[in-house]
Amino acid sequence: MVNIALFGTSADPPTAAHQVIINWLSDHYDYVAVWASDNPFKSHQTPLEHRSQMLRLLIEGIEPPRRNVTLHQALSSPRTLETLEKAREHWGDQVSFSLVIGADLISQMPRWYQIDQLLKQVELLVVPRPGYEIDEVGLEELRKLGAKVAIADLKAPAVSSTAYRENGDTQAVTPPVEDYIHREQLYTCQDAAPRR
Ligand SMILES: Nc1ncnc2c1ncn2[C@@H]1O[C@H](COP(=O)(O)OP(=O)(O)OP(=O)(O)O)[C@@H](O)[C@H]1O
Ligand SMILES: O=C(O)c1ccc[n+]([C@@H]2O[C@H](COP(=O)([O-])O)[C@@H](O)[C@H]2O)c1
Repeated sequence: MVNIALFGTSADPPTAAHQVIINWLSDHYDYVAVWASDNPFKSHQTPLEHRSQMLRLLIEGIEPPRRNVTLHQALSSPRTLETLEKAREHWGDQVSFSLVIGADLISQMPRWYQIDQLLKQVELLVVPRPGYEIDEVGLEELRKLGAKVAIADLKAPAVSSTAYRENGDTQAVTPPVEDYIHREQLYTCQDAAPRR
């Protein structure tokens, strides 16, 4: 059975942590599909097209290049169940899907669209996130909704898109993404991130 990791992100902007996660997934799965999406629980500062372009740059910046990682922007949907339907149309039924989330999303996930339908069709891979406990009560709730949970043996850096948007944390983004942000004059309405 081919194992496919599905990793969706708001990518507003995509961060060095997303890159570390993608690298790890590349080592542990046959294939890694990544996309930028809108999140129904958030407002986004940058149009989806820019977020998708930045995610492309993040993936292209991986050294050495990972042949099993692809930006599959066509999978994008605010509802991950719809993403999974598109993935099934693309890859068929003879593959297994692991849906990748950071530990911060454990408590939010029960509110996702038709979450029980989603969880019965994927394995859930939880990536530990600095500053967030692995919420065992939340995991139990997800298991009751049908989740099969695995925890990734991975330490992602303590960076976030919010830290870039709000504080211009340049450690949060990779140089090609930062260059794109400056070229396209993104994230300028609040305090612009200083150039490094
Ligand atoms: N540093 C990190 N460690 C572990 N998981 C992470 C980390 N950053 C993001 N993730 C996970 O990657 C996915 C996409 O994250 P997202 O694009 O929301 O980044 P974010 O930094 O949390 O964004 P924001 O600050 O805008 O909420 C989510 O499942 C999130 O939990
Ligand atoms: O399906 C849902 O209802 C749903 C609700 C919230 C978030 N998601 C997805 O979860 C992924 C991670 O979101 P984010 O904002 O934490 O990067 C992204 O692909 C979102 O589209 C999906």
